[in-house]
Amino acid sequence: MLRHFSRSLRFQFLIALSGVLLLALGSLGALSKWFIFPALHKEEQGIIDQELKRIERSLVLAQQELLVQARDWANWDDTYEFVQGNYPRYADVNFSPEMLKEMRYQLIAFFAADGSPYFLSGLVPHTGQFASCAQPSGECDWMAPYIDTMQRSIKDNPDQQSFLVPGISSPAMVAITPILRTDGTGPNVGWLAKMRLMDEQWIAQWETLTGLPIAIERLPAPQREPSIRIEGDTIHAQHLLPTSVPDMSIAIGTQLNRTHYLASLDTIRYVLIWTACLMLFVIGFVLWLMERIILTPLKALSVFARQASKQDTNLDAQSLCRRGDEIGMLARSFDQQLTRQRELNAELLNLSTHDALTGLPNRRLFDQQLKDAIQEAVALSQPLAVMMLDVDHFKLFNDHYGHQMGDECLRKVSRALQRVANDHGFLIARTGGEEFSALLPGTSADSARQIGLLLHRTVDQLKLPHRASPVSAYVTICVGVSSLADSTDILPCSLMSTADQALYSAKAAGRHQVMVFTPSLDPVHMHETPHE
Ligand SMILES: Nc1nc2c(ncn2[C@@H]2O[C@H](COP(=O)(O)OP(=O)(O)OP(=O)(O)O)[C@@H](O)[C@H]2O)c(=O)[nH]1
Repeated sequence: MLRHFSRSLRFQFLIALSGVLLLALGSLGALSKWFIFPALHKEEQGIIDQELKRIERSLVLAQQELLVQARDWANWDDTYEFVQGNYPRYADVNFSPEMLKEMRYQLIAFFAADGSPYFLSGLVPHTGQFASCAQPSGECDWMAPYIDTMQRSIKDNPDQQSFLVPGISSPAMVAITPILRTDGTGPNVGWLAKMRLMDEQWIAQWETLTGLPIAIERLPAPQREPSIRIEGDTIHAQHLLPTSVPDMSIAIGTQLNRTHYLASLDTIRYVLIWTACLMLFVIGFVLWLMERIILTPLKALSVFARQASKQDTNLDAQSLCRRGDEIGMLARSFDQQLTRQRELNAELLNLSTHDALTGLPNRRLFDQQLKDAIQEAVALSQPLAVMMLDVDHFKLFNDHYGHQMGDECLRKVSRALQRVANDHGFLIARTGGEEFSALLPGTSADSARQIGLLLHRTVDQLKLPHRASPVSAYVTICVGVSSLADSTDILPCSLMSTADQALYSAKAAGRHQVMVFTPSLDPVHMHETPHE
């Protein structure tokens, strides 16, 4: 059963389509893993990278703004005069704690032409107290590291510049520019540096400007690539910026909600699952269609062929033959072949059981039916009679009229005998050259004798001329009748032998008569008066 199934078309279709399904699902999975999900991830990284660059650009703008503010002061005749000692009231007039707070300056430093500090003013970190000094000492000693950094920067690059410093309480940005006259002419008489704290207040302003959450921290690390960290629905990204201190960096970080990425991921997963379900459905549907359109009709065709090979005559091939498709064509041609085969079989059967000259059943058929009839008569305790008939002096007929006329005579006698057999429902067969046998189921010896007389008369009535016959001027027959009841046993040959004995007696008695076999009597006494 299992072996049969594994060789069936149904199984092969199932395996092939399952293979296609697995291949397609695998391709979908591979496509998602190696192309779709990485592309989504790359897109997310691109977005966070852009946002970081936006934050950096706004920081550069803030540094440029501070540089412009520094240059505004540095390119001013009052400042020019102040650093040369020609404007002593400059500091009193221009510096106040309010101005520094408002402008969010941590420190403003003036340097002489040789780079030494000239005037320093700022707000003490943590306390916010206003302090002004000529040197970074005393109440201005907190300024010392910044002043150092600024002096180094002036030395390295005497033109204007801006940079970041790690700061004390929080990181800061610095802008340094040479001091020139208001019209921009020199010579350079010193430098002006402004330092602005990037404290919480400034960061809040920065966040408002960029629309992004921003975090700043000082890290003892060299500059490196942006780092990205994912925590649940949030992605954290950080970019390190160099400061004036070589082993210190300022990390600018922001975070993004991953809702867009996760929603895209969900959508793609949803699409993939539905695509897989759809493929599953399509393949199931294709299998169902194959089952319905191809396999079921094929199975019906194979059942049809199997039954046909068993000669089943109750075949209903109509529904198959009515189909307009290839299976219908196949069924129709098969049906035609089957019909032709049946006709040939019937023809063969007829040829093998009937006599070619007269069309009467032959000895083979007679013997078969005799055997069955005896069995049935014995089983049902019913009478059964047989007859043997012979054309009288047929050799003389042939000799006189020729063989062809003899054939014609046999045909006419046969037709007459068959008519009587049809009317009385018994079998008449040609069992020899001019010899016939009759099988009469359910017929007693007496009834059989009556039928024998009828046959006898029927041949007489044909009035077929037989000039050579010493019995009559016409063709006549002899009939020997026997019944199962009078037979020595129930063997067919025994029964036919008794009929043959009766026929022999009829011939011996002068032919042209009917003789019934009687066991107790001598063949001579079986004589029946001939009928003219
Ligand atoms: N024309 C023709 N003759 C046949 C056919 N079959 C047998 N015969 C002839 O029938 C004749 C039978 O001859 P016999 O057996 O001597 O019998 P009979 O001449 O009829 O003599 P009785 O039966 O004793 O009356 C033979 O001459 C056969 O050749 C046939 O099919 N056609």
